[in-house]
Amino acid sequence: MSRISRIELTPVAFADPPLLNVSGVHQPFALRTIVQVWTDDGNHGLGETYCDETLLARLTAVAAALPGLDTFDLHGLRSRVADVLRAERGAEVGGMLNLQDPVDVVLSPFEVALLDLQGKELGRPVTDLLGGAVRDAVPFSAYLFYKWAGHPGAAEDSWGAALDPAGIVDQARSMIDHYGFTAIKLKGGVFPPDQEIEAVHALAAAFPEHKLRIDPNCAWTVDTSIKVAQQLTGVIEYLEDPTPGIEGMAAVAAQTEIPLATNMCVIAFAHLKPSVLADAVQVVLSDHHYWGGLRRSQLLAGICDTFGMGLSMHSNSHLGISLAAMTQLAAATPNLTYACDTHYPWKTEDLIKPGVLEFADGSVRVPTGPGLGIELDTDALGRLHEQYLACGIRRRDDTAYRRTIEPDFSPNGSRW
Ligand SMILES: O=C([O-])C(=O)C[C@H](O)[C@@H](O)C(=O)[O-]
Ligand SMILES: [Mg+2]
Repeated sequence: MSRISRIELTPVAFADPPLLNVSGVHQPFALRTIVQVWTDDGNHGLGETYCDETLLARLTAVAAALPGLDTFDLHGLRSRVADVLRAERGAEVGGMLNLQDPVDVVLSPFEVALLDLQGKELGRPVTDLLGGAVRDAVPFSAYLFYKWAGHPGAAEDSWGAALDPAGIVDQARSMIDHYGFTAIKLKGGVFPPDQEIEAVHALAAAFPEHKLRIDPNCAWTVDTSIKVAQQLTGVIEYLEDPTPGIEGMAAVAAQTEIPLATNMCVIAFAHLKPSVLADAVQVVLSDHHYWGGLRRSQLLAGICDTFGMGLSMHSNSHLGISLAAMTQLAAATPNLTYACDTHYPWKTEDLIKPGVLEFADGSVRVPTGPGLGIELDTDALGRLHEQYLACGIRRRDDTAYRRTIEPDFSPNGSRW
C-alpha cells in the first residue's frame, strides 16, 4: 500500500493560434495546470486540467489536504476535495461554461494522477482499471475552426486563414492529410448561419465519406436552429448546442430527426434528469475534466446507455497528459461510439516525451504501458512554466482578447 507524500502543481502556457468562436478568439497562449503526485515509495502520477486563477487556487488548497491518502482510496479523495471546497460555489470551465458545484472539476486531475499511480503500482494500463480496453485505437475528429492567419502583430501561422467555406475545406484537407481523421467537426457561431451551412455543404461535397458535425455554441435561436437543421438533415451525424438551455434544445429536438449533442446544457450529473425528461439531448459530450475524472465519466456513460443517449467526447485546448487520459477513458468505454473531439493538432509544443501518442488513420493507439503510459519531459515542463510566468495571461477570456482588436465586438450567443 502506498500513500501520497507530496503534490506539485505547475501552471503552464502553450502557444495557441487565433481560433474564432462564439465568444471571441483564442488568446496567444492557452493555460493548463499540470498535477504531479508522489508517493512515499517513490512513484509518480500525472494529471492535467484547466488553469484559470480561481481553479488554480482551489487545486492548491486541495493539494495541501491530500498527503497521507492511500493511492487506491478514490472515495477518500472525493470526500477530502468536498471538505476543502465545502463553502465554495461555482466553477468556470474553459471560459464558456459555469458549473454550480466545483467538486467534480477540482477532483478530476487528482483522480487521473491516482489512476496513473495505481496502474504503475500494478504494472497495468489505466484501461485495465476501467474494465479493460474494448478498442486498441481511439478515433478522434478533425476539429476545424474559422481562424485568422495569425495573431495580430505576429507572423502568419502554418495553418493560415480560414474565413469562408473554401478556407474551411482547405483546413480540413490539411488536417485529414496529416492525421487521417474520418470525422469532421466545424466550430461555428462565428458567421451568420447561411455561411456556416454553406461551409458544411462544401465539406460534405469534398469529403463524402466523412462524418460531419457543426457546433455553434448556442449562437442560434430555436427557430434558426430548426431552419438550419432542415438544411443539414442527412448531411451531419449530430448538431451540437445550436441553442441555449435544456428547454431550447428540447424545442429544437422535437422538430428535427438530427440527434442534438451538448457540452453546454448537460455538463453535470444534476442536468441529466431534466434533460432526459424533456428529451432535449440525444448525445452527451463527456469530458473527464469537469465530469469528475475517468470513473465518474464511466458513470455518465452508464447513464447515457440506460436512457438511450449516445456518447461522444468534448475537448478544450490541451496537452499530452489530457490526451493520454482521454484515450485511456475512451478505449475502456464501450458505448463511446463517436469519434472524440481534440484540439491536439492545434498546438505546437508539448510536455510529454514523444513517440507514444501518435495519430494514425485518425486514431490514437491506446498506450499499453503502466498507468497512463506516458512520461513527463521535465525540461519542457520548465519551459512552459516560464512561458506561463512571462505571458501575463491568468484566465481564458476570448471576448476580452477579441475586443483588444475589435473594440465593438460582442459575443454571438443567441445572436442569429
Ligand atoms: O465543443 C465545444 O463547445 C468546445 O470545444 C468549446 C471550446 O471552448 C471551443 O469553442 C474553443 O476552443 O474555442
Ligand atoms: Mg461543443
